Amino acid sequence: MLKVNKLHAGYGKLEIVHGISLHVNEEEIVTIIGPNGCGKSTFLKSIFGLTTIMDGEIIFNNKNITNMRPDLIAREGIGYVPQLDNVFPNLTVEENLEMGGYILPKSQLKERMEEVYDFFEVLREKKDVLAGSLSGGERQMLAMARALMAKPKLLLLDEPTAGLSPKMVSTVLKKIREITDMGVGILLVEQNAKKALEISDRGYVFAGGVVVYEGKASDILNHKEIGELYLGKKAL
Ligand SMILES: Nc1ncnc2c1ncn2[C@@H]1O[C@H](COP(=O)(O)OP(=O)(O)OP(=O)(O)O)[C@@H](O)[C@H]1O
Repeated sequence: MLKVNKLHAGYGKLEIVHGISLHVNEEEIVTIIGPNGCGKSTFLKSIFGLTTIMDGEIIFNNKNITNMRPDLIAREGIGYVPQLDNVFPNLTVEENLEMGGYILPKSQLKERMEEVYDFFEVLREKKDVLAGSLSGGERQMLAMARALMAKPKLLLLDEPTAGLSPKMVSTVLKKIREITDMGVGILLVEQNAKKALEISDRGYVFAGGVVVYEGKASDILNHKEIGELYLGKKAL
Protein backbone atom coordinates (compact mmCIF):
# COMPACT_ATOMS: atom_id res chain seq x y z
CA MET A 1 0.00 0.00 0.00
CA LEU A 2 2.76 2.47 0.99
CA LYS A 3 6.18 2.15 -0.53
CA VAL A 4 8.97 4.61 0.24
CA ASN A 5 12.06 4.26 -1.92
CA LYS A 6 15.46 5.65 -0.87
CA LEU A 7 14.02 8.81 0.59
CA HIS A 8 16.28 11.76 1.35
CA ALA A 9 14.42 14.53 3.18
CA GLY A 10 14.82 17.36 5.66
CA TYR A 11 14.23 21.05 6.17
CA GLY A 12 15.46 23.55 3.58
CA LYS A 13 18.98 22.46 2.77
CA LEU A 14 19.39 20.40 5.95
CA GLU A 15 19.08 16.68 5.15
CA ILE A 16 17.86 14.59 8.10
CA VAL A 17 16.64 11.40 6.40
CA HIS A 18 19.44 9.80 4.37
CA GLY A 19 18.01 7.27 1.93
CA ILE A 20 15.34 5.36 3.86
CA SER A 21 13.23 2.66 2.18
CA LEU A 22 10.18 1.30 4.00
CA HIS A 23 6.82 -0.23 3.18
CA VAL A 24 3.49 -0.76 4.88
CA ASN A 25 1.02 -3.41 3.71
CA GLU A 26 -2.74 -3.16 4.05
CA GLU A 27 -4.07 -3.45 7.62
CA GLU A 28 -0.56 -3.84 8.95
CA ILE A 29 0.99 -2.02 11.92
CA VAL A 30 4.57 -1.01 11.30
CA THR A 31 6.50 0.69 14.10
CA ILE A 32 9.57 2.89 13.79
CA ILE A 33 11.84 3.03 16.81
CA GLY A 34 15.21 4.67 17.39
CA PRO A 35 17.01 7.23 19.55
CA ASN A 36 15.94 10.87 19.95
CA GLY A 37 16.67 13.01 16.94
CA CYS A 38 17.29 10.15 14.49
CA GLY A 39 14.64 11.43 12.07
CA LYS A 40 11.54 9.39 12.93
CA SER A 41 9.17 12.36 13.03
CA THR A 42 10.82 13.92 10.00
CA PHE A 43 10.24 10.69 8.07
CA LEU A 44 6.52 10.64 8.96
CA LYS A 45 6.15 14.31 8.06
CA SER A 46 7.85 13.63 4.73
CA ILE A 47 5.21 11.08 3.76
CA PHE A 48 2.55 13.72 4.44
CA GLY A 49 4.26 16.39 2.36
CA LEU A 50 5.52 18.52 5.25
CA THR A 51 9.28 18.52 4.58
CA THR A 52 11.69 19.15 1.74
CA ILE A 53 12.27 15.99 -0.30
CA MET A 54 15.76 15.91 -1.79
CA ASP A 55 15.63 12.51 -3.48
CA GLY A 56 13.70 9.26 -3.59
CA GLU A 57 9.99 8.63 -4.00
CA ILE A 58 6.85 7.88 -2.04
CA ILE A 59 4.29 5.61 -3.70
CA PHE A 60 0.82 5.14 -2.21
CA ASN A 61 -1.57 2.66 -3.83
CA ASN A 62 0.51 2.77 -7.00
CA LYS A 63 0.39 6.57 -7.20
CA ASN A 64 3.48 8.73 -6.81
CA ILE A 65 2.67 11.17 -3.99
CA THR A 66 6.20 12.58 -3.62
CA ASN A 67 6.01 16.36 -3.20
CA MET A 68 2.21 16.43 -3.26
CA ARG A 69 0.42 18.95 -1.01
CA PRO A 70 -0.74 17.61 2.38
CA ASP A 71 -4.42 18.28 1.66
CA LEU A 72 -4.17 16.29 -1.56
CA ILE A 73 -2.28 13.49 0.20
CA ALA A 74 -5.16 13.37 2.72
CA ARG A 75 -7.59 12.97 -0.17
CA GLU A 76 -5.55 10.02 -1.42
CA GLY A 77 -6.34 8.27 1.89
CA ILE A 78 -3.55 9.07 4.32
CA GLY A 79 -4.22 10.51 7.77
CA TYR A 80 -1.48 12.12 9.85
CA VAL A 81 -1.66 12.64 13.62
CA PRO A 82 1.22 14.81 14.83
CA GLN A 83 2.57 14.47 18.34
CA LEU A 84 1.51 17.98 19.42
CA ASP A 85 -1.38 20.29 18.57
CA ASN A 86 -3.39 17.39 17.17
CA VAL A 87 -6.83 18.60 18.33
CA PHE A 88 -8.52 22.02 18.47
CA PRO A 89 -8.69 22.63 22.25
CA ASN A 90 -11.34 25.35 22.01
CA LEU A 91 -13.74 23.22 20.02
CA THR A 92 -15.90 20.41 21.41
CA VAL A 93 -15.18 16.75 20.73
CA GLU A 94 -17.96 16.68 18.15
CA GLU A 95 -16.76 19.86 16.43
CA ASN A 96 -13.28 18.35 16.21
CA LEU A 97 -14.74 15.27 14.52
CA GLU A 98 -16.69 17.45 12.09
CA MET A 99 -13.42 19.18 11.16
CA GLY A 100 -11.84 15.77 10.60
CA GLY A 101 -14.60 14.84 8.20
CA TYR A 102 -14.30 17.96 6.07
CA ILE A 103 -13.36 15.99 2.95
CA LEU A 104 -16.44 13.75 3.19
CA PRO A 105 -19.62 14.60 1.32
CA LYS A 106 -22.00 16.23 3.84
CA SER A 107 -24.45 13.35 3.51
CA GLN A 108 -21.84 10.92 4.88
CA LEU A 109 -20.70 13.02 7.84
CA LYS A 110 -23.28 11.90 10.44
CA GLU A 111 -23.00 8.23 9.50
CA ARG A 112 -19.23 8.31 9.72
CA MET A 113 -19.39 10.11 13.05
CA GLU A 114 -21.61 7.34 14.43
CA GLU A 115 -19.12 4.71 13.24
CA VAL A 116 -16.29 6.61 14.92
CA TYR A 117 -18.32 7.03 18.14
CA ASP A 118 -19.11 3.29 18.08
CA PHE A 119 -15.39 2.68 18.01
CA PHE A 120 -14.49 5.31 20.64
CA GLU A 121 -17.44 5.12 23.07
CA VAL A 122 -15.65 7.41 25.52
CA LEU A 123 -15.83 10.20 22.93
CA ARG A 124 -19.58 9.79 22.48
CA GLU A 125 -19.98 10.32 26.23
CA LYS A 126 -17.92 13.51 25.99
CA LYS A 127 -19.15 14.84 22.66
CA ASP A 128 -20.07 18.27 24.06
CA VAL A 129 -16.90 18.66 26.14
CA LEU A 130 -14.14 21.01 24.96
CA ALA A 131 -11.21 19.02 23.60
CA GLY A 132 -8.87 21.10 25.78
CA SER A 133 -10.40 19.67 28.95
CA LEU A 134 -10.03 15.99 28.03
CA SER A 135 -7.45 13.79 29.77
CA GLY A 136 -4.23 13.04 27.90
CA GLY A 137 -5.43 9.59 26.84
CA GLU A 138 -8.83 10.87 25.73
CA ARG A 139 -7.16 13.64 23.75
CA GLN A 140 -5.03 11.10 21.87
CA MET A 141 -8.15 9.03 21.14
CA LEU A 142 -9.83 12.18 19.79
CA ALA A 143 -6.79 12.98 17.62
CA MET A 144 -6.94 9.49 16.08
CA ALA A 145 -10.73 9.62 15.78
CA ARG A 146 -10.51 12.97 14.00
CA ALA A 147 -8.10 11.48 11.48
CA LEU A 148 -10.32 8.40 11.05
CA MET A 149 -13.31 10.59 10.17
CA ALA A 150 -11.84 11.04 6.68
CA LYS A 151 -11.85 7.23 6.13
CA PRO A 152 -8.10 6.91 5.51
CA LYS A 153 -6.46 3.66 4.37
CA LEU A 154 -3.23 4.54 6.18
CA LEU A 155 -2.70 6.40 9.45
CA LEU A 156 0.62 8.00 10.38
CA LEU A 157 0.82 8.28 14.18
CA ASP A 158 3.63 10.25 15.82
CA GLU A 159 4.15 9.12 19.42
CA PRO A 160 0.49 8.74 20.37
CA THR A 161 1.40 7.55 23.87
CA ALA A 162 3.79 10.40 24.78
CA GLY A 163 3.22 11.63 28.30
CA LEU A 164 0.59 9.01 29.20
CA SER A 165 0.58 6.79 32.30
CA PRO A 166 1.74 3.18 31.73
CA LYS A 167 -1.85 1.94 32.00
CA MET A 168 -3.09 4.51 29.48
CA VAL A 169 -0.18 3.65 27.14
CA SER A 170 -1.48 0.06 27.01
CA THR A 171 -5.09 1.21 26.49
CA VAL A 172 -4.18 3.52 23.60
CA LEU A 173 -1.95 0.90 21.93
CA LYS A 174 -4.71 -1.73 22.21
CA LYS A 175 -7.08 0.71 20.52
CA ILE A 176 -4.50 1.30 17.77
CA ARG A 177 -4.35 -2.47 17.14
CA GLU A 178 -8.16 -2.49 16.83
CA ILE A 179 -8.06 0.33 14.25
CA THR A 180 -6.56 -2.11 11.74
CA ASP A 181 -9.86 -4.06 11.90
CA MET A 182 -11.45 -1.04 10.20
CA GLY A 183 -9.28 -1.77 7.16
CA VAL A 184 -6.63 0.79 8.06
CA GLY A 185 -2.86 0.30 7.99
CA ILE A 186 -0.74 2.11 10.56
CA LEU A 187 2.76 3.54 10.55
CA LEU A 188 3.64 4.31 14.13
CA VAL A 189 6.55 6.22 15.68
CA GLU A 190 6.98 5.31 19.33
CA GLN A 191 9.24 5.94 22.33
CA ASN A 192 7.44 3.16 24.19
CA ALA A 193 9.26 0.83 21.83
CA LYS A 194 8.68 -2.49 23.57
CA LYS A 195 4.94 -2.05 24.12
CA ALA A 196 4.52 -0.69 20.59
CA LEU A 197 6.33 -3.64 19.01
CA GLU A 198 4.13 -6.01 20.99
CA ILE A 199 1.08 -4.81 19.02
CA SER A 200 2.96 -4.47 15.70
CA ASP A 201 3.48 -6.75 12.72
CA ARG A 202 6.85 -5.37 11.63
CA GLY A 203 9.32 -2.74 12.72
CA TYR A 204 12.19 -0.56 11.55
CA VAL A 205 15.03 0.69 13.72
CA PHE A 206 16.32 4.12 12.67
CA ALA A 207 19.63 5.64 13.75
CA GLY A 208 21.20 8.79 12.34
CA GLY A 209 18.65 9.09 9.55
CA VAL A 210 19.12 5.56 8.15
CA VAL A 211 17.54 2.15 8.78
CA VAL A 212 19.87 -0.01 10.88
CA TYR A 213 17.50 -2.97 11.25
CA GLU A 214 14.15 -4.10 9.92
CA GLY A 215 12.14 -7.19 10.49
CA LYS A 216 9.19 -8.84 12.13
CA ALA A 217 8.23 -7.11 15.38
CA SER A 218 8.84 -10.35 17.30
CA ASP A 219 12.37 -10.60 15.85
CA ILE A 220 13.17 -7.05 16.95
CA LEU A 221 11.81 -7.77 20.42
CA ASN A 222 14.06 -10.82 20.68
CA HIS A 223 17.14 -9.23 19.11
CA LYS A 224 19.86 -9.05 21.76
CA GLU A 225 21.73 -5.92 20.65
CA ILE A 226 18.63 -3.94 19.73
CA GLY A 227 17.10 -4.96 23.03
CA GLU A 228 20.07 -3.58 24.91
CA LEU A 229 20.31 -0.41 22.84
CA TYR A 230 16.68 0.55 22.30
CA LEU A 231 14.31 -1.56 24.36
CA GLY A 232 15.80 -1.02 27.78
CA LYS A 233 16.95 -4.64 28.20
CA LYS A 234 20.13 -5.05 30.23
CA ALA A 235 23.10 -6.96 28.76
CA LEU A 236 23.45 -10.36 30.43
N1 LIG B 1 11.31 22.13 11.55
C1 LIG B 1 12.60 21.78 11.65
N2 LIG B 1 13.57 22.53 11.11
C2 LIG B 1 14.88 22.18 11.20
N3 LIG B 1 15.32 21.06 11.83
C3 LIG B 1 14.39 20.28 12.41
C4 LIG B 1 12.99 20.60 12.35
N4 LIG B 1 12.31 19.62 13.00
C5 LIG B 1 13.24 18.74 13.44
N5 LIG B 1 14.49 19.13 13.08
C6 LIG B 1 15.74 18.42 13.36
O1 LIG B 1 15.72 17.18 12.72
C7 LIG B 1 16.39 16.20 13.50
C8 LIG B 1 15.52 14.97 13.64
O2 LIG B 1 14.35 15.31 14.36
P1 LIG B 1 13.08 14.34 14.45
O3 LIG B 1 12.04 15.08 15.25
O4 LIG B 1 12.73 13.87 13.11
O5 LIG B 1 13.67 13.14 15.27
P2 LIG B 1 12.94 11.98 16.06
O6 LIG B 1 13.66 10.74 15.75
O7 LIG B 1 11.48 12.03 15.80
O8 LIG B 1 13.24 12.40 17.55
P3 LIG B 1 12.34 12.36 18.88
O9 LIG B 1 12.22 10.95 19.26
O10 LIG B 1 13.17 13.16 19.83
O11 LIG B 1 11.03 13.04 18.52
C9 LIG B 1 16.75 16.86 14.82
O12 LIG B 1 18.09 17.20 14.80
C10 LIG B 1 15.88 18.10 14.83
O13 LIG B 1 16.51 19.14 15.52
